[in-house]
Amino acid sequence: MNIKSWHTDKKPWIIAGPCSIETEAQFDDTVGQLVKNGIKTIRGGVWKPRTRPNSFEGVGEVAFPWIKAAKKKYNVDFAIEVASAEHVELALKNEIDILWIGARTTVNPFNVQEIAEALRGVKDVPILVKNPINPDLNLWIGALERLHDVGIEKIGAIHRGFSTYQESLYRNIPLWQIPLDLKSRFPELLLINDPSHIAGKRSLLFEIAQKAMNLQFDGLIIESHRNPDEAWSDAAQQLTPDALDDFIKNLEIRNPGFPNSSFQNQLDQIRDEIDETDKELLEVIARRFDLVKQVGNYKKDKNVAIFQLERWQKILAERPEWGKKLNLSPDFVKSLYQEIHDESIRIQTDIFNKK
Ligand SMILES: C=C(O[C@@H]1C=C(C(=O)O)C=C[C@H]1O)C(=O)O
Repeated sequence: MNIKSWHTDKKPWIIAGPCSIETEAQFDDTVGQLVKNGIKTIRGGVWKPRTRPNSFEGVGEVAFPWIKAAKKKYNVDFAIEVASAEHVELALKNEIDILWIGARTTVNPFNVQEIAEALRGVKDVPILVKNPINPDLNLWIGALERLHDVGIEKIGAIHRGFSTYQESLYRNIPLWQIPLDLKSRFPELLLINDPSHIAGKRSLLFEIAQKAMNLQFDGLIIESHRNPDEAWSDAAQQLTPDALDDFIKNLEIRNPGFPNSSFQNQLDQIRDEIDETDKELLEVIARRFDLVKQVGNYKKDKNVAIFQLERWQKILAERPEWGKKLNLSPDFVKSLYQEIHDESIRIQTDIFNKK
């Protein structure tokens, strides 16, 4: 898949608007305030996929005349979520400028293919694909490919975090490595962060958005409502248009490149040192595994079990403490040794399996 960059406006691209379009007045008022603060692309939910039945599922098609009126009055682009071919047809008929596919749709290749077919031959309507709810990079790429394969050129990705059953600080855990892996596979792919759905609450929004800026995301899609506490969906995570304006003004936008050659030289020097350190690190790790092999051969001779609980518990208790004295985070040291131990078991299993 050869994805080209297409969005050339100033970064970050901010897409803001209410989670759901509720009434004509709520929508017009919210858009008016956002536009006054310089927002040029508005989002708004027409159909809302909800986890449980009997929640507010969007006003549906009655929103289109309100959107049309707001677009004309405020001269803005408008983005909505589509989840079926029928949604796409209605969106195109009603001159919606930008579409996105939600996380619950991205997981289903049948749905994505249906949406892609409905968009075949449409050249000028960008489509953004939210990550699937489960942390599966290939599923995300697959959805982008299905859209690319029908000839859509303006494609982007939205990182909205991943569902988890465990208690978490976030509504959806960010797993930043996944969007970064996507970006390394497709460097020109437009990548937008959705702090609202990762955070699930206002207090976390800023640090998530700032992190996205630190990681060179191209834009943010943020929920904003004229009166968040009264919102019919996602009340806890929306910002008023004025709060959003402050929020954006406080974001530090990072430079993608380096300011000058002396900065580059300094960085190169440190990176050379990192390269040398990594060589030493790998030599030390290889030495450890040579010792693990010796232990494996002894065990095989005497038919002793590979996994040794007591020894492993001692390592797991001691190493994070050793690390602490070197200012290493105990959690990091613990997960490092879990990886190392897995590899030790694999190496010794190989030894046992050899005839
Ligand atoms: C190397 C050994 O085998 C296994 C691997 C260990 C390790 O990598 O340190 C520790 C305990 C064992 O589960 C050993 O028994 O010492």
